[in-house]
Amino acid sequence: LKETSMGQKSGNNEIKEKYLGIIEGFSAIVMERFLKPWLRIKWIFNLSRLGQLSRSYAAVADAFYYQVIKERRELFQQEKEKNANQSAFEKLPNGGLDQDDPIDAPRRPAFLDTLLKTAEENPELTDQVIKDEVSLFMLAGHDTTAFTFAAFLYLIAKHPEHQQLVVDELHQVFGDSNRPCTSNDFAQLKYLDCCIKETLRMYTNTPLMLRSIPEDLQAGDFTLPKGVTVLLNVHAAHHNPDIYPDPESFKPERFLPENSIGRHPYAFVPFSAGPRNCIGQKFAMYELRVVLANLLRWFRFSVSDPSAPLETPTLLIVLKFKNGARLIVSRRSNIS
Ligand code: HEM
Repeated sequence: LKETSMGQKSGNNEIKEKYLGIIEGFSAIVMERFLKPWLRIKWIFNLSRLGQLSRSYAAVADAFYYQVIKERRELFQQEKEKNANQSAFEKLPNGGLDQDDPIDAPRRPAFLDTLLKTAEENPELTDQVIKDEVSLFMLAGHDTTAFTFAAFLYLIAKHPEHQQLVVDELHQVFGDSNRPCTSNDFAQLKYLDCCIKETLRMYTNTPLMLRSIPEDLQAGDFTLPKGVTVLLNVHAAHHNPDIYPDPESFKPERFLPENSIGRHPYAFVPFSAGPRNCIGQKFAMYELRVVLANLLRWFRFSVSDPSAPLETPTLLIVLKFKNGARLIVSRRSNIS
C-alpha cells in the first residue's frame, strides 16, 4: 500500500498493518463460507462468530477507505483553490504519480480523483459508492499483482537458465544504459513476456471463478439449468496436458508466437474473459513488465535449493505463498 492507484499515499503504518490483517481475515472468512455451505445462509452466517467477525472487519476497513477518500478530497479542494483559474483535475500532483516515476505515459489523474471529480456533478455518486469502488480496486489490484511478482521471481530463481535468457534480452535492449524501462521497450521484451505469461499459467492467482447462468445452457452433453451458479476451474484449464504438455514444468517458450499457433484464445485466461474480465489487466501487465525488467537488470534472484519441489500456494480467494517465497537476492555487477 505504498501508493495506491487512488493516488493517495497512506502514511499511517499502524492503520495499514491493521488493514492488511483485515484483508487476510476477510479472505479466510470467504473461504470458510465457501467450504461450509450452511454459512452461506445469510441469517445463520449473521448469527455466527464469523458473521460477527466479518462485521467488525468491515467497520475497520470502511474507516480506512473513508479516510483515504477524505484525505484525497481535501487535497483536491486545496489544489482547486490554488489553481482557481485552471482545472483542479489537471493540476493534481502529477495525477497521482511520483515526479521521478519512470513511466513515460502521459500523466493521467488517479482513479480516485476521477471519481471525486465526477461526484461533484453527480450526487448519486455518494461517498458510499466511491468507497465501494475504492475497496474493489484495492482488493482486486493488490494481492493479485503482489502474488504474481512473488511467483515470477520465485520461478525465475528456480530456473536460472530462463533468468539468463531474460537478462540477455534486457541487455540487448538496454545495453549498459541506466535509462528506465518504458512502454516503448515492451515490443522487444518478448521473452520477459513469455515468462510472465508462464507464471500466470502455472500460478493462476484467481484459479476459481463463479458465474450464474441466466438461462439454460448446453455444455457438451450436459444442460446446465437456468439459475445455477457454476464454478470455473481456470487452474485446471491452465494445467490441461492436451493444451500445455508437461503442465507442471516452467516452459516460457510455450508462449512464443510460433508455439501458440492454433491454441484456443480461451485456453489462457488469467484475467478472465468476456464483459466481466479484469478491468486492470493492461495496467497489471504494464506494471509487471516495467518492474520486473528493472529488477532483473540490477539483481540476480536465486534459491538455496533449486531441486526442492515447487512451493504450493494456499487459496485465500486469490493464491498466496503461506510463508512467502524465500529468495536470495544479489546485485549484478553489470548486465552479462
Ligand atoms: C496479475 C494481476 C491481476 C490478475 C491476475 C487479475 C485477475 C482478475 C480476474 C481473473 C478477474 C475476474 C474475476 C471474475 O471474473 O470473477 C478480475 C477482476 C477485476 N480486476 Fe483484476 N487482476 C489483476 C490485477 C488487477 C489490477 C492491478 C486491478 C486494478 C487496478 C484489477 C482490478 C479488477 C477489478 C476492478 C475487477 C472486477 C471487474 C468486474 O467485476 O467487472 N485487477 N481480475
